[in-house]
Amino acid sequence: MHIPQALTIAGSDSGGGAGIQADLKTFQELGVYGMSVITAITAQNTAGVQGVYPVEMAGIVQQLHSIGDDLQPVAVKTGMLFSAEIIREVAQAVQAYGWTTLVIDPVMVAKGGSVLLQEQAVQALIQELLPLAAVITPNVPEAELLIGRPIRTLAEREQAASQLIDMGARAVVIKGGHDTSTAQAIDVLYDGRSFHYVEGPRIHTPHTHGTGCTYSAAITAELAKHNDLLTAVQTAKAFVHAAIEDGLGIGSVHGPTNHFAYRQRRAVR
Ligand SMILES: Nc1ncnc2c1ncn2[C@@H]1O[C@H](COP(=O)(O)OP(=O)(O)OP(=O)(O)O)[C@@H](O)[C@H]1O
Ligand SMILES: Cc1ncc(COP(=O)(O)O)c(N)n1
Repeated sequence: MHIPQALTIAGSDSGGGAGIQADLKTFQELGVYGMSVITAITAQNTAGVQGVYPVEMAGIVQQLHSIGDDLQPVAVKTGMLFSAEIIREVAQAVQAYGWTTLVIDPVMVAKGGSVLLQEQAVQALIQELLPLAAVITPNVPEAELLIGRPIRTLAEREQAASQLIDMGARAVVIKGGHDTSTAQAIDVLYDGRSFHYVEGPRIHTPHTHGTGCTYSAAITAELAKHNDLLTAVQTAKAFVHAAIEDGLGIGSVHGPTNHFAYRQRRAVR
């Protein structure tokens, strides 16, 4: 039996809605064997982040080698990387082990405002990791930080995507979750040749903790199955839409999404 395999390099969310936990749940739901390199432990719940504890560098480097020396993930994603030092080690491993199907979710701040990437690490992300991306998936505030100017309209989002390609990414998805001015949540995909708008109705709910992690993990899982990028993004959009729509009602503030929903919906069809 051949099972598609994927790796996530990200932070742990003790509350289980974002980070490594969201990634592994998403891989599993999409029929992909998941592996992980944990960069940081966060003490976190639906009310916010209570603490961030980076894993010591030797532990991160060893996790990368333990996987790279033995296992062969077809697709790899990065989430919370926290520091320039961690970014550098991850970039080295990605090159050394030939992890070319690399999905970068440039996680910077949690929805509650806690810093998940140090300010001084943004340049390392741009210079060392971004050029290795098969696809990078910033939300609008993250894309603004990466290109260094504001993005207000869809046309400006297209220009930003084009600039991120010039900066070295092979493809870009700028996500529309944060742009509440439109009734549709529109994600702009650009592969350097054509633009695709991957969209779905905006769901009015405060329970969107971990949507970005879940979405980029679903893209990674679909790429691990050797789907093309547009198909992978479309499936990921359907996965995250179902996950938001069928929220679990867990926790007291910004609840997690429902990672079961996509598979359950397909099972009853
Ligand atoms: N309220 C919503 N209704 C429908 N789709 C949404 C909603 N919020 C986000 N999405 C979708 O979820 C996916 C993730 O987008 P989002 O902009 O939330 O990422 P993000 O800000 O990086 O997430 P996170 O805050 O978890 O890091 C995208 O496909 C986006 O269109
Ligand atoms: C470990 C970790 N990684 C990523 C996020 C971003 O998710 P969100 O913006 O939904 O809080 C998070 N909160 N925690």
